[in-house]
Amino acid sequence: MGLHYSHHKHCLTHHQSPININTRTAKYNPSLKPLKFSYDPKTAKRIVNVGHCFNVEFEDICDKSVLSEGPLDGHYRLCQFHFHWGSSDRDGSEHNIDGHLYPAELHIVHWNSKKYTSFAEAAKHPDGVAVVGVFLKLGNTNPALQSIIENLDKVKTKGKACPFTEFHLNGLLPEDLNYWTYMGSLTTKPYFECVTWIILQEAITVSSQQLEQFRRLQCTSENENPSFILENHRPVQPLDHRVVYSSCP
Ligand SMILES: C[C@@H](CNC(=O)c1ccc(S(N)(=O)=O)cc1)Cn1ccc2ccccc21
Ligand SMILES: [Zn+2]
Repeated sequence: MGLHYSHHKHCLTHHQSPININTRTAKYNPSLKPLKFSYDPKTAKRIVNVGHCFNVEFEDICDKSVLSEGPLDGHYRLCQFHFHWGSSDRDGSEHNIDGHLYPAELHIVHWNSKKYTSFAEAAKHPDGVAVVGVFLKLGNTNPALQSIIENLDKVKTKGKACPFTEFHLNGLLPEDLNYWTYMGSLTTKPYFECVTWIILQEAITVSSQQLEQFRRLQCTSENENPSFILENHRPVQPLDHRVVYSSCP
């Protein structure tokens, strides 16, 4: 159900994602540490068309690629990354910044391997999952995306997968690693409230032509009439009594 009972108000509140981040009311939290990314390029495994998007999956049988520090207690194991985009370059990101939408958003998904033994188990706990969100802004072709995009024709229809090994995920991170963080949920069904969201304040670039390639993916399987994943971003959800913290003043 994902309902939390907040005693002082005798009401049930949701902690859903995405949200609009109001940069003026975000609270600087000096106890937030810098993020520590320790990714091994050899843990990249395959690209899968999951119907509403494509996942770049990583081997997560041991702690070879982990995220630690930042707002997190312990270490969270990398399991996949994916993107959200819109039917045009005017929208596409899931989180908004002061009401501003970006044309796409990267989600790097990790699960708490210190306390849990799989993503599916971790997804049932409020401290189970950590997702790093990176905004994509329109600009020059992003070379780090090319190796992914040139494989998309191999996973055109729902359920298709192709091998994808040796990927340098650091190439998709901006220089500045300052972030906002808040407690929320998965943004697709079953919307489990298990995510520590870590939204980077600096965007990376993507070209219009690269976004066009995303929209050529099909949400239908190969023996169905083709329809395309033109957009896959969830509308923003109420913040309720949650506070968004910032790693910098
Ligand atoms: C968690 C689901 C699968 N969903 C995800 O893995 C997932 C990951 C990240 C995001 S996002 N966009 O927030 O980064 C969204 C979804 C599987 N699953 C496991 C148990 C389970 C039970 C019912 C239905 C599906 C179930
Ligand atoms: Zn996502």
